Amino acid sequence: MQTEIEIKFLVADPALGDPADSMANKLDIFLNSLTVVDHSEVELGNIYFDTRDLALRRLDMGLRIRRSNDFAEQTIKCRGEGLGGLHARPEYNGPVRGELPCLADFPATIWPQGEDLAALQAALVPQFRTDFLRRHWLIAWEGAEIELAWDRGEIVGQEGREAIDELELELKRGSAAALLTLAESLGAMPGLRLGVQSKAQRGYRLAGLGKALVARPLPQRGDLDGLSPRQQIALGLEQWQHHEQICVLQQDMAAWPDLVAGLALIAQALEHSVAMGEPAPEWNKAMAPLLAELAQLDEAGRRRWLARADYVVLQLAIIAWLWQ
Ligand SMILES: O=P(O)(O)OP(=O)(O)OP(=O)(O)O
Repeated sequence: MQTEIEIKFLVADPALGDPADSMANKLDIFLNSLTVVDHSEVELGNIYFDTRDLALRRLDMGLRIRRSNDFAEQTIKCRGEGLGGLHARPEYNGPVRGELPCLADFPATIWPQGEDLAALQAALVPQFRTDFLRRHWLIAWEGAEIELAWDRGEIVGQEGREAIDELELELKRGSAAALLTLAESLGAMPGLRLGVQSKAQRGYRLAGLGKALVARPLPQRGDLDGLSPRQQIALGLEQWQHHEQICVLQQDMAAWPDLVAGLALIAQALEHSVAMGEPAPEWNKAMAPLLAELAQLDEAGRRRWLARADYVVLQLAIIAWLWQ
């Protein structure tokens, strides 16, 4: 078993940025400033499996077979923790013995007690696939080894296809703190947003099996009172990023007020925690000017704001603070 700890960025729609300043150029400059110990690229084809009634999805598990020219492996990713683009999930890999994954090859301890593995195995069907070119660089950073992968390709489900254009930073060795500082450095590069959904979550949606992204208002003030300031800040960040996805991926700016409500919750909860004697983090300084600025933006200004790098860095600073 290994625990995958990664931070995912989505490459923003090039129409929002300067086309002459392509991601390839920006990445070159970024990588030239770092110690790269290895680099390679590979075409990856991945088929994801589940039962027709989504038994694995309900267990929060993702099951796939990945093939390239010279290797094939089956992987199951289990329920983990997600914090606004930082994902930590236990995963198990093994050899492939046929067209279907073999569930009995994974450790018995990953399944809930009483799970009928034979029935689960018999009901497995392919649900969707992802095909992409992965270019990856192994970076030595602050005593850690971190893989930067740039994945470009597509997710194909029964209900359509979606482009993949993502950068992922995955911790190979060392501390999550190093991963977060490298992420802040990468996130300062214009044209990226934090990716809160895995490729599998996007795939389930495209297969017509996942939940649609819909606006969800914050709980009433009274219902928030049971949460600590830290929990409220985590909720505010989730709210901000969820509605950012709706604005950007679905081009639906009606989610904007809920996005701002997430930011306002972060600011209020932080004020409360500082009033209770907690030290104010560095990122606190950014909150008031940011909220004042957001209140004045017209529709075009809001769209431009969604493509800015400084708020990605702010999100990462909040994640690092929550992760401590
Ligand atoms: O290569 P991995 O295991 O990080 O998996 P992926 O195909 O990038 O998918 P995701 O990281 O979105 O689960």
